[in-house]
Amino acid sequence: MSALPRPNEIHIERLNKSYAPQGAGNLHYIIQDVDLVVKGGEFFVLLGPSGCGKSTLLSLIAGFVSKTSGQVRVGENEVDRPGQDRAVVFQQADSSLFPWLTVRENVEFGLRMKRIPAAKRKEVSDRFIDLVGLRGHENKFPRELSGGMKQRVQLARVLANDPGILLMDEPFGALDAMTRRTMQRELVNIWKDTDKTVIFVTHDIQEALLLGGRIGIMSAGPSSKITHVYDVPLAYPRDMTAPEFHALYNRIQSHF
Ligand SMILES: Nc1ncnc2c1ncn2[C@@H]1O[C@H](COP(=O)(O)OP(=O)(O)OP(=O)(O)O)[C@@H](O)[C@H]1O
Repeated sequence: MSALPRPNEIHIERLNKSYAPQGAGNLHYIIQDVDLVVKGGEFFVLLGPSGCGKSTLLSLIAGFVSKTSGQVRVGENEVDRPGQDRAVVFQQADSSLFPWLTVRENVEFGLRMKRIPAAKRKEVSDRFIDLVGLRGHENKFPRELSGGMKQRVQLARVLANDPGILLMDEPFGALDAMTRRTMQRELVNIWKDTDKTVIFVTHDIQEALLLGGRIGIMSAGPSSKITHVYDVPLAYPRDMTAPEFHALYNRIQSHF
């Protein structure tokens, strides 16, 4: 008898997605026959060339777009819509933050929607504002923040809602190199502390190797699929100068 899946485990079987209308002849698949199991609490990186369908796959798991055929299950449930168990962090924080709310109000937004009492909201927002290093900036508005700070607010807001699964779509792609490194380090620390499942999309091999416990390689589209999955048996924080890091980098780069 097999054990029940953990609620933050993701099972994808023979997943196909076409944006062509159903019933149209010669279906043009963006992703085709994708199979993947991401265990509860795992940090999984999806790596692939631009336009191969990484965001599409993430959106299917998020429940933002509907599949053409196949299965996406989270825990025991088939995904057919967005849910509070899954949160998405986008590349551009601007499109997800409310410009008329302060940092604290943005972080507390989901808790307010859930009618969590003010004292509890403050306790939770304090914790995550601290965790992402924004203490002292609680009363600022998004327009008063740098790109990296806005990205931290987005992350704190998502974490305050305590989803079991974090879906991250090139969340650090628009940041300068130094801020990016800091955010990568913080994300690994948060992930270690919270036992969340993370699926992180990037087209940067170095970023994939700094973060992922496993790295799934997607082939170029159309009809993209996950062709290889690499284990990354390196301790955190990852040492970019280590020979093992270089060896894996070269193996992964050979796919592109
Ligand atoms: N709503 C849509 N309707 C039609 N085609 C779409 C739609 N969304 C995405 N596509 C197409 O699906 C393909 C995959 O796009 P997707 O954004 O998933 O790729 P990606 O790997 O995330 O790309 P990037 O790394 O550049 O962000 C592209 O060819 C894109 O044009």
